[in-house]
This record gives sequence, structure tokens and C-alpha cells, in this order.
Amino acid sequence: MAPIILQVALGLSLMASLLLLPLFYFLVITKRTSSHKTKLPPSPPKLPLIGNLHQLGSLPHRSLASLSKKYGPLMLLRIGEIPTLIVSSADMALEIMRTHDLIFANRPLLKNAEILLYSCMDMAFSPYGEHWRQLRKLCTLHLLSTKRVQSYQLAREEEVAFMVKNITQCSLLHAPIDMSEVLFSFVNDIICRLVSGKFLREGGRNHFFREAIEEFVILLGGFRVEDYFPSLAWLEGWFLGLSKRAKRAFKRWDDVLDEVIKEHENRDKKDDGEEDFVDVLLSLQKDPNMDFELKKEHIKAILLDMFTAGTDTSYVVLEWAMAELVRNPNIMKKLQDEVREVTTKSETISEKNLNTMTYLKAVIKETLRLHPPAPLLVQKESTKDCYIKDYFIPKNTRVTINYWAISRDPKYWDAPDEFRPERFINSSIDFRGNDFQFIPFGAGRRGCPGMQFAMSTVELALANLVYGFEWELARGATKEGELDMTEAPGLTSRMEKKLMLFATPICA
Ligand code: HEM
Repeated sequence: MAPIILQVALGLSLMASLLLLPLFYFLVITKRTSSHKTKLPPSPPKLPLIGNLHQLGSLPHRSLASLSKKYGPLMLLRIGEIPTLIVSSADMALEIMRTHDLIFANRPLLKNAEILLYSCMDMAFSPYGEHWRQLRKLCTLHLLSTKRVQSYQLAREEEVAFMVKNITQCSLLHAPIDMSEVLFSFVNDIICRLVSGKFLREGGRNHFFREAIEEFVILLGGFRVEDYFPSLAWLEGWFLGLSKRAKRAFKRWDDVLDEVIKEHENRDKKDDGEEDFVDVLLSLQKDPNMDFELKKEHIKAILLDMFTAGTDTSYVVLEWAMAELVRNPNIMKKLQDEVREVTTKSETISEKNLNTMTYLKAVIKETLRLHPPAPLLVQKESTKDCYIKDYFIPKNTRVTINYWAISRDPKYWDAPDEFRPERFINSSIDFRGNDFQFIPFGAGRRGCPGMQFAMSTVELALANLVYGFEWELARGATKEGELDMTEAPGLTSRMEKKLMLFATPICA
């Protein structure tokens, strides 16, 4: 009797298990996978409507770095209505810009970029896709290639000599020199010359470009309601004049670029042998081997990218480098010794002298680490759902890489807040996008294509500044004997106060 009861009991329990198995699977396994699917990165508490907007502050790279100490290197914020992933460690940056680079190669569509850049027909703000690929190929092959950058050696040397002459003249007045102004004009002039021609100073065109670039950068970095609250886009037209301001800025640029292009088209032949970007783009437009149609709007959008991405970045590096050098006399002395060892006879340092200057390169790297021109790089946007370290990142999430936090991470850098160029001597760490603790130019598909272009200008300028002059802080430029190193808010991170210095020419 007992075995029959046992058999029946066993049979029943087997049947029950068979019946319950799918239910178990449904309840447990699917629950586990769905919670896995929705395990989002940690988020600080949000306020209704604005989300985490109030936590950004005026210097978001600093506020976000503090938040990430509490919430980790991958945080999900809601800025207004927009989910935004904040990445604050080298490991996580690698996940975004190498492991999942393709998914994060898109840029969010921002309203002012759309107005100013011919519906984002440029390279920097263009969505990832065929158009971006074509422009990127064109720019890296024809405008920013090693050969093209080298071909501008004479232009760079002439512009540096012009800046040195100006500083010498100012120094004779024994008055403090506004180095922020001098450096911005220098970088602006060099970009204007290489982009639109040698006659940049004619009719004060360089002054127009300068003013227009500043306005452009303010507009691109400006807060637009519809970029963060798409459902409130209708408010924009009522309350804020940003659209009007952006349209005005666009019209001014568009007219000048039309003029520049027309002048180049009407010029019979090149009289000086210096082929600027407009010349290159116009000849490519006629090239039958081009695999896409290069329209006038494309040319204008590319030129705008070059003017803006090229100026506000290189200038910022020179400004911070000079500031760090004057507040660190030992480092200044060491750099001057290196540069002056090469030559003391010629008036200026030429590019061929730069190769052996390892300390100069270390000073520039350290400046790019401690004072990156783009502390939050440039925003990206995901085009697919994906997982990063078990966290689910939904499609259309915006991504901000907080490079400022990464480049001061004590995990990678000793005394991270100190300016110590020596850390780069005998170190293989480089900014080409392979060492993710040091990515001032970004990395991956959307990494900066102007790196070489920028470095050639910055190295030559800095070598000449320290070669030809002794530098001193102007009185009144200091805060309790210390130079005020506060950063100004904005898309790029300039010094908030102007850098006022005394220069004494060494040959004086
Ligand atoms: C020290 C100087 C410079 C720094 C620190 C810098 C930094 C950067 C950064 C961080 C990005 C975004 C990278 C990313 O999304 O991963 C970028 C993109 C870009 N940069 Fe630079 N840049 C500099 C100079 C230049 C120059 C001189 C040019 C051109 C003349 C230039 C042209 C561009 C363009 C066109 C992009 C957009 C690339 C794309 O979206 O495909 N940059 N730069």
C-alpha cells in the first residue's frame, strides 16, 4: 500500500513541477532579466520638472566631479527632461569611446547648432552617418593632414614673429600686457590666415572673425529651453531672444563667408603659394573624383567648424600654460633653459628647433591635463540600447564625459591638483586617444581631428614666448599674492580674469 501512495505522491509532485515550471520561469527568470534590463546607473535625487538641472552650477565639470564621488563613475542624471549619462573615470570612458564607440558616435541635435551650422551640415555637430563620414574623411585627408599642417610652417612662424614684435613694443611702455588679449588675437589671426587667406588683416577682417567667433561660442554653449525641455519648446519664441540672436549671428557669418568664397573664386591664380582652406575646398568641389557633392553650404559649415573649434581651444591652452609658468618660476626657468639651449642667436625659435624640446612638450601636456580647454569634451548621444558594466543605458541617452574629473583622478595621477610637467618625462602617456586617463582631445570616431594642427601652433608660440622674454605677474593681477586661477563658465574653460603680465625682452 505504502509504495502505491508513494508512487501517486511522486507522480503528483512531478506533474505539479511540470505545471509550475513555466510559472516559475515566468516569475523568477523573466523578473530577473527585466530587472537586469532596467538596472540603471545610480542617480542623485531629482526635483520635479527640472530633474538634476539645479545641481550643475556655473562650472558643471566641478559640480559633476563632486557628485560622482558620491554616486560613482557612471551616473544617470535628468537634465530637464533629458536623461544624461555622466562618465567620470578612465575605465568608463574607455567603455563609451572604445568598446561601444559606434553606439555613442552620435551628437545630440541642439537648436543653436542647427541654426548656426546650416542644419548641422558641419562635422562637429553633424549626426553620425554617411554625411559626417564624408566630411570627416575630407577634413582629415585634405585640411588637417600631417602634410597640410607642415605646409603652414612659414605662416605659423610669421604669425609668431608678429606676436613677439607686438609684445616687444608693448614691453617698451613698461605697462602690464593683457596676455589673454594678445594670445586670443594671435590664435585667431593664425586660424583666419590658414582658413581664409593671407590677407586676414585687410579691412579688419580678423577683427570681425574674432568678434563673431566669440558670439558663436557663447551661442553654442548657451542654454536653450527646447534642448532640455522639448515639451516646452513653444515657450522659447515667447520669452527668450536666443533664436533671434542666433539667426542674426548666422546671417552675419553667412554674408562674410559668401564674400570670402567669392573673392577666392575670382582670384586668377595664387600669388603667394599659400593654399588656404577655402582654396582647398573650392578645388575639391570641382574634383570629378569626389564621391559626394560638396555644396556651398557644406563648405561654409566646414569653415565655421575650423574657425570656432580651432580658436577657442588652442588659445585657452596658451593662456593657462603662461599662467602656470609665471606662478611656478622653477618650471619657467627649466623651460627657458631648454629652449635657450637650442639657440640664443636667432630672434625667434623656428619649428625645426622644437623636436628635441621634451620639457616644452611635457609642459603643454600638463596644461592639457590640469586645464583642459573642453573639460566636458563634446556631448554624445546613444543610438541603441546597450549595457555598460551591467547597467542598462537606453537608446537616445545623452553622454557627457567629465574629462576634468578623469584627469584629476588620484587613481592615475600623483598630487593631481599640482602642476608638475615632470610626470610626463619618460612616460609613454599620450593624448592620442589610447590612454583614457588623458583624453583632452577626446577619443574614438569623434575624437578631435585638429590635434596636430593645434599642437604645432601651441608648441611654436609657447617656445617663443619663453625664449624671448622674462615674465612677471603684474601687480593687481594677484589675489593675496597668488594669481587668480578661477575658470570662466562656458563651453570652453578660459581664465575668468584676464592674464596681465609684464614682459622684459631678453635682448633689452
Ligand atoms: C588644444 C586644442 C584643441 C583641443 C583641446 C580640442 C579638443 C576637442 C575635443 C575634446 C573634441 C570632441 C571629441 C569627442 O567628442 O570625443 C574635439 C572635436 C573637434 N575638434 Fe578639436 N580641439 C582642439 C583643436 C582643434 C583644432 C585646431 C581644430 C581644427 C582646426 C579642431 C577641430 C575639431 C573638430 C572639427 C571636431 C569635431 C570632430 C567630430 O565630431 O567628428 N580642434 N576637439
